[in-house]
Amino acid sequence: MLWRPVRVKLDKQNLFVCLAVVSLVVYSSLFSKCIVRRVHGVLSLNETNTETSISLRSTFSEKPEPVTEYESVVRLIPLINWNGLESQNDSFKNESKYRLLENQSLRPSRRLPDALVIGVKKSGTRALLEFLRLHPDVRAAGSEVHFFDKYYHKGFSWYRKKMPPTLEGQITMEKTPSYFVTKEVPLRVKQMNPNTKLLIVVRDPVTRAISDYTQAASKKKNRNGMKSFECLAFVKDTGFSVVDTTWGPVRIGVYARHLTKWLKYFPLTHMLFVSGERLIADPALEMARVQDFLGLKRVITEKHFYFNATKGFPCLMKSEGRSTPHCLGKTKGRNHPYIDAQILKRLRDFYRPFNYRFYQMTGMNFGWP
Ligand SMILES: Nc1ncnc2c1ncn2[C@@H]1O[C@H](COP(=O)(O)OS(=O)(=O)O)[C@@H](OP(=O)(O)O)[C@H]1O
Repeated sequence: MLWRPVRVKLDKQNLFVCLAVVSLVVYSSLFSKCIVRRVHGVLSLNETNTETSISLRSTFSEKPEPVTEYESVVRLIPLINWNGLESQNDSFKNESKYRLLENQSLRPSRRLPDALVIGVKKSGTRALLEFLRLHPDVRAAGSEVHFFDKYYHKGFSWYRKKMPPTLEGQITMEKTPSYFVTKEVPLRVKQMNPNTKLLIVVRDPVTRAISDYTQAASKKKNRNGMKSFECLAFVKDTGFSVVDTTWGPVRIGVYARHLTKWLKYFPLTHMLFVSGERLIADPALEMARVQDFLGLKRVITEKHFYFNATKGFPCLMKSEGRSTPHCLGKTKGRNHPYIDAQILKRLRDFYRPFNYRFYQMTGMNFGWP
């Protein structure tokens, strides 16, 4: 096929079309150049900031124009700087601090106890707990919880709610003296935590029995209707010779028997036996032993106690709840009824072998008469 020259007739109409096409080509070339320069200018403002600018820039080989020559129509938003945002936004800052504390367990929470004062009733358990509360690393439930003997059916979440809020590192405690003599309790405590530390305050079982009786009598509306201590402590019609071991105040004092049940579930190393007599005669010394056993710094010292001659007991200079000197309540340190010396002797004879057995088991001689 041969190419033949095309003759175009250059009339008026064709000339007009030609001029229009030429002007259109020139105009569009100028316009696109301007667009390229604008975009290039904007991107070169941020060329060090974004990867996008670098990659786009590489597609434009033209020399960058001075920054001032073009007014940017595109606003670049900086990448979010978390530190910067924190310093501008207080609520965010507080929230993040809160989360930090929470993560570090610095928020108090209720936990199951690490240590229990399990007994023995009327031996000085309240004094021990109140003295322990002087320590900043100890938090204890105020009243007796009776979880393991009375309210076990309520479950551990109920028990946990009864505990005071504690910080990580603080010891959570409670005291319920009846735990020591309730046969189901040792296994239940072990099931909660086999490493639970057990504190047992013991006192001469004869004085303890009289104290127990005194408390029961104080609760009776009609005290005259209450039998005497002697009548209750001995089997009827035996001439005060056979001790009634079924009577609670006597039975509780056979410490060796109760301890045998605990030793089936806990080793002696998990137990500390506190002398009720020494807790009165030298509270600071006894509290040093207690703090050592719990792995606490010895914070509770002589400075915390003074002897109140009227009360006849050591009292506290200040405590968790009170900043002035005070003693334990009226229900602690009651006057005991007079008991005939022969009765006391008979009871002491009864307890002696059990006491010796208890000394052997614990490795401590409490020196009871
Ligand atoms: N500092 C101090 N102040 C007052 N009382 C003291 C103190 N230290 C030990 N005790 C003796 O604690 C005995 C009461 O023991 P408990 O607290 O274990 O009793 S209870 O089981 O909680 O009811 C209580 O017994 P009673 O004297 O028979 O009332 C006290 O002898």
